[in-house]
Amino acid sequence: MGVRFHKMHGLGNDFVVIDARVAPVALSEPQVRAIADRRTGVGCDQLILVETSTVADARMRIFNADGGEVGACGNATRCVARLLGEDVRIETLAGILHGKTNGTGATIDMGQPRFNWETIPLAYAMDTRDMPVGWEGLERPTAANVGNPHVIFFVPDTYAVALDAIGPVIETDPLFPERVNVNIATVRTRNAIDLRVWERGVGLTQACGTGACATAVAAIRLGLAGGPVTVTLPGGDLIIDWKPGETIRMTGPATHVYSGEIDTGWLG
Ligand SMILES: N[C@@H](CCC[C@H](N)C(=O)O)C(=O)O
Repeated sequence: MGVRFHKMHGLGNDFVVIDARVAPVALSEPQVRAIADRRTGVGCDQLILVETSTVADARMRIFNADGGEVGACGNATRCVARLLGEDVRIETLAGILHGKTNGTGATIDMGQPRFNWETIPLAYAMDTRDMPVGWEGLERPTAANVGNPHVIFFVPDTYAVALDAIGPVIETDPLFPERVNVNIATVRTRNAIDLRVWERGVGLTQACGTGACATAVAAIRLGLAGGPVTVTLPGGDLIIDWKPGETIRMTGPATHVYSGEIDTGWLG
């Protein structure tokens, strides 16, 4: 008997989803890393455990490819909503999220963004609208927490930034005690943003749902955009709708690729 899983993705941000509602599954950090390994495992950006919940239809736990458990994953929440049904409530470390599926994807209410420096969190007090910090030409970012921490740089051309080099430096800077997801964004019009993301615990990904949410709300907060905003990532488009004081609504695809079984002998 192996551990049954679903390989899913949202715009190329890919997941191993394990439904542990009937038979509980406990995985150590090294086991998550082994499953996420793209050469010797199944391969994924995040491993998702779906468990029973006493307060929602199911509980979703999110593990980055480095094995660390985190609070939110927008793309995976759409995938889990598609697995669970048409109208679902999903418990996460960041709260209960409400999802509604459509033909090929889902709309998720991602809750309210937080902007106080303590809630990002940052190591010390500063204005999170216009942060007086910089790294090698990337300066004065803005920050938001949408269930997980994000720093956002608005630049003239996202594709001109060497994000693979600067991403890990910013992710692990002591300014971010819980590390951070790094977003490099270009506002094309008030309703269209190009975005690339260096994800905490993973690296460059094809798409990041919470990165799209954090970037769109940051742009709206700064007066650079107005909702709904189409956020174009390397893997495709997400629609983010938000008004100050309200919750964030994220709409996009969720794809089931195949189901399989992990050999428990291999897992150890
Ligand atoms: N890919 C996700 C975000 C996953 C978690 C993130 N890397 C973190 O460490 O907070 C998304 O679609 O939101």
